[in-house]
Amino acid sequence: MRASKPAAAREPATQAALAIDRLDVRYGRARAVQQASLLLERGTLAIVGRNGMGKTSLCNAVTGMVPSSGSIRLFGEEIRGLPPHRIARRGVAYVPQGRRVWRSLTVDEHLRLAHRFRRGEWTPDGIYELFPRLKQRRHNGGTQLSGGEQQMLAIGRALLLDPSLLLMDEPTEGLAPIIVEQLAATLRSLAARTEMAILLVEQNLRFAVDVADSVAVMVNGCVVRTMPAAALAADRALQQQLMGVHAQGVGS
Ligand SMILES: Nc1ncnc2c1ncn2[C@@H]1O[C@H](COP(=O)(O)OP(=O)(O)OP(=O)(O)O)[C@@H](O)[C@H]1O
Repeated sequence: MRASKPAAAREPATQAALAIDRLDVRYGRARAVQQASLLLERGTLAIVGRNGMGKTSLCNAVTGMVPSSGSIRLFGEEIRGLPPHRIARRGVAYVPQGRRVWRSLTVDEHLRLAHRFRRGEWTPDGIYELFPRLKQRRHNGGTQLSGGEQQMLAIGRALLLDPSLLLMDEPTEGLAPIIVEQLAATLRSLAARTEMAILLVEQNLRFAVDVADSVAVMVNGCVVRTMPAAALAADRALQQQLMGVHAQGVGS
């Protein structure tokens, strides 16, 4: 199991893990992200917002998977415009929406394959310690896993890259409430015991405020507001106003 984070430790402590400044993402003439600015010093930042507000596009810009303009700095260094493999090498790992595990590979093969790309302090055995359920399922194929197990595998695979920044796009999508609670506890514990920063895209407000230190709200491609997670958790009216979602409100 891993005790420290070399990728983050390489950088001056004063630099924010992620600083996004006036980011634009366009698909043809449509602007999915418009002049978005965000600061993630350390810890966990959740981006919340309804469908189609530009959250995934922002993540894809950070990982280099879509072209963008503006600035994206990782521990002070500009990464916007770099190809995805170079951004990954700088310590950015991504758990995409839908998890995307391989049908033909077992759990163990997934983890050992990821471990070949970057040998850091995380090992497949460390991942099994973090997610004992995966150890029980180590010889099962990716699609024989439940949604929660697939999510654990996608997170484990990302951790094996020893990221200094972990991006997660809607990790709770399709998961049972009990699994969502377990996932929240795991992410809180990861954030507490490592220096890895986490950028979480989430429509489940309860989960977002449970896991994150601060929350950014995206509306129509813009980051309209950033606040401490506790402030959003305490303000039901604000939740309704920002999200317009009753069912996933905190405390509902
Ligand atoms: N590849 C694409 N080509 C064209 N338009 C796209 C593409 N991907 C996203 N869009 C559009 O960009 C806007 C933002 O989409 P995006 O997926 O970033 O939002 P989101 O907040 O992540 O929503 P969701 O939660 O539904 O994934 C939407 O209007 C979407 O239709």
